[in-house]
Amino acid sequence: TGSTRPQRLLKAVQKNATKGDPQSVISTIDHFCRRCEWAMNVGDEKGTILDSVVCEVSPGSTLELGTYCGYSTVRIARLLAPGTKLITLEFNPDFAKVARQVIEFAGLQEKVLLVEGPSGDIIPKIKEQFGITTFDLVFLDHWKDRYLPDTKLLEECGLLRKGSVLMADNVICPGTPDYLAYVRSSPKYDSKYFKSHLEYTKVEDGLEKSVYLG
Ligand SMILES: O=C(NC/C=C/[C@H]1O[C@@H](n2ccc(=O)cc2)[C@H](O)[C@@H]1O)c1cc([N+](=O)[O-])cc(O)c1O
Ligand SMILES: [Mg+2]
Repeated sequence: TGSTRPQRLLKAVQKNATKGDPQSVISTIDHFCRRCEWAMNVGDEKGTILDSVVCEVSPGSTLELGTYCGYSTVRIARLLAPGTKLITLEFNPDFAKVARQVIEFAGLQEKVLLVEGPSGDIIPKIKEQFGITTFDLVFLDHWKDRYLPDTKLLEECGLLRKGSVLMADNVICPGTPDYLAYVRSSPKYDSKYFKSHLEYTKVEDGLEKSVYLG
């Protein structure tokens, strides 16, 4: 049987990127997605916005919902201070298998904990299983109908603190209307839209940055 797109993306990284060099992994994936096969990575344009927020927050603890091939995992982890951790949740074992190899190729495996399974099941166990009190930064990029329920779950599980930052991908395309309405209307959040484009296209999309006010 043939290969999958994530497997072809991984091959491109192994062939063209430099081991231990996160920037070369990022550039290789962006080139592959522009020139060979589009893939649903946050991409270089929205990625630059994400980078600036990661640097601003300088998080001690980060949660990513939706690893896919590990592109944004590498983008975020390369900016994390020594001794800080990124927990990333992936549902699909085939994607997780590729992501682990991409993350390792970038040399970032020490900073990243990839947990396989559905976010709704894992989030309630995070405190006890991984010794996390609260997350300073959450990047939402998984199934768009899970953004809102998982945000409410993070609140209920006490995993957010005053000042925790949520960064949500795809709030315009494919769109997360219920999530957007919630963070923009709830007194518990201070929300701001960063206009951009859907990865590797001219279609409008953007990131929503929402600060939890407690
Ligand atoms: O659909 C999109 N993303 C869904 C991502 C889902 C990822 O999250 C994982 N997950 C992890 C944990 C879970 O609990 C559930 C899923 C899934 O196994 C998958 O790896 C999308 C689509 C477009 N697009 O242009 O169509 C553009 C984008 O940037 C997108 O992010
Ligand atoms: Mg996305």
